[in-house]
Amino acid sequence: MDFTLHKSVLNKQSSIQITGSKSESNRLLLLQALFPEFKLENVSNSDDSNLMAKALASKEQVVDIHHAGTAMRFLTAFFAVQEGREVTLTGSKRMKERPIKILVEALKDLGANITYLENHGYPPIKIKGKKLTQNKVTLKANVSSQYISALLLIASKLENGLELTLEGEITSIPYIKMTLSLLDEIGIESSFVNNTITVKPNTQHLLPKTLTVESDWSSASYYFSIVALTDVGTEITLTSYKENSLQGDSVLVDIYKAFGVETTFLNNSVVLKKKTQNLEPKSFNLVNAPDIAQTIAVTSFALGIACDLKGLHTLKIKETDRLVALKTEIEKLGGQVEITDKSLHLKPNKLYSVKKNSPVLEGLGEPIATYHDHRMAMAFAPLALKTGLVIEDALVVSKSYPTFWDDLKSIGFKITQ
Ligand SMILES: O=C(O)C1=C[C@@H](OP(=O)(O)O)[C@@H](O)[C@H](O)C1
Ligand SMILES: C=C(OP(=O)(O)O)C(=O)O
Repeated sequence: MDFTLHKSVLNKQSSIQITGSKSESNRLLLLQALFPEFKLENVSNSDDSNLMAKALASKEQVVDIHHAGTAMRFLTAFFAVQEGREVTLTGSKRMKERPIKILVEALKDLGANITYLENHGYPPIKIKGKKLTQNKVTLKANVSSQYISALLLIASKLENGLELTLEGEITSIPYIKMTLSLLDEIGIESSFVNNTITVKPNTQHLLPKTLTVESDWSSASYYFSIVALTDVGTEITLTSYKENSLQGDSVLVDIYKAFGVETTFLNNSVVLKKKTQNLEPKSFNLVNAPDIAQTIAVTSFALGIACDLKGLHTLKIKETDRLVALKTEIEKLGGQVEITDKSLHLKPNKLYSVKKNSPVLEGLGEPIATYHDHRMAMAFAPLALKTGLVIEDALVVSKSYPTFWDDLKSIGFKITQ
């Protein structure tokens, strides 16, 4: 379903409760399946986390994980250690194009029984769960950190724990550290020194505990963008957040300072306030926070400023090729974008300052395609503060943030179907 976003004016002050982090939830749901003594609060209501919970509880022979990449990778490791269980793990058309070989090979090195059912190196896969006998493995760390987190999540269940040696430049490191911190919170010991991660085997009963998931920082990014596009003085409060987050995307606080957005932590909330108008060109390396690349590119485009983004090599294998998708959709609106396999350069534009000759400001323009990618829909939405636009297949946001459109309406966005 396509949504029309009419040119909107944001309320001067508003507040929003954002659902739990999808990344933290998916890890904790898996850990809870391995160690049922834990209770969880503020679990993400995203499609991906719902699919994860359903898959973990499923007794079926075929588990379909749709578009949920993290769930696909984590469940591959989970089912590999479910002794006596046989499962086919499959997903959407796009999931069958998202590589999983590095993880599958590492699990096989540890003793797992996994076979590819269609294309070598890609889902769907058949997993015959068994006891893994080895405890040392080396894997490439520059393609996706999800492979590493998947192994770490099951590591304490292996007889002798796990020693992982990471080869090459390590990508998305905060997600690996998040996994280790959550293991630590439930009482599983680990260390991460240079390129070696060690996880101790779990030998005793863990203490029962309630773990509260922090709200999702990637979802918060769209509000940073919205505040950056408003007049000085506008304020949005988001809950529930903490200053020492496990989520790497909390780097938004520093990044959006450069766009004139000030963030204040207050009890369990963050208050975002537009302080100054900063129209200097921007440059960021997002190797540690790939999921906010689309948000930042669109903020810069809407402000008409140049932006250089580096460290984007993982974007090509996400829900869609996000580099190509960003270029195509920004250029549809009249912007100019250059991309390589790991970077994006947005040229400054005058679309939003010079009204005449602006294809965007004269009407709704061509619809923005979303390519089954929730972050395409959400990243382009803040543009409605500058111009009307149509977003195709807008319900795609439910992959990570099902109430996104209702929340935007509550802060002043005018949206019709
Ligand atoms: O472990 C996780 O929860 C995630 C890791 C990142 O993936 P990569 O390591 O593939 O960049 C990120 O993009 C994804 O949305 C969530
Ligand atoms: C890349 C993402 O998710 P996944 O890899 O889990 O599909 C995302 O949410 O931006």
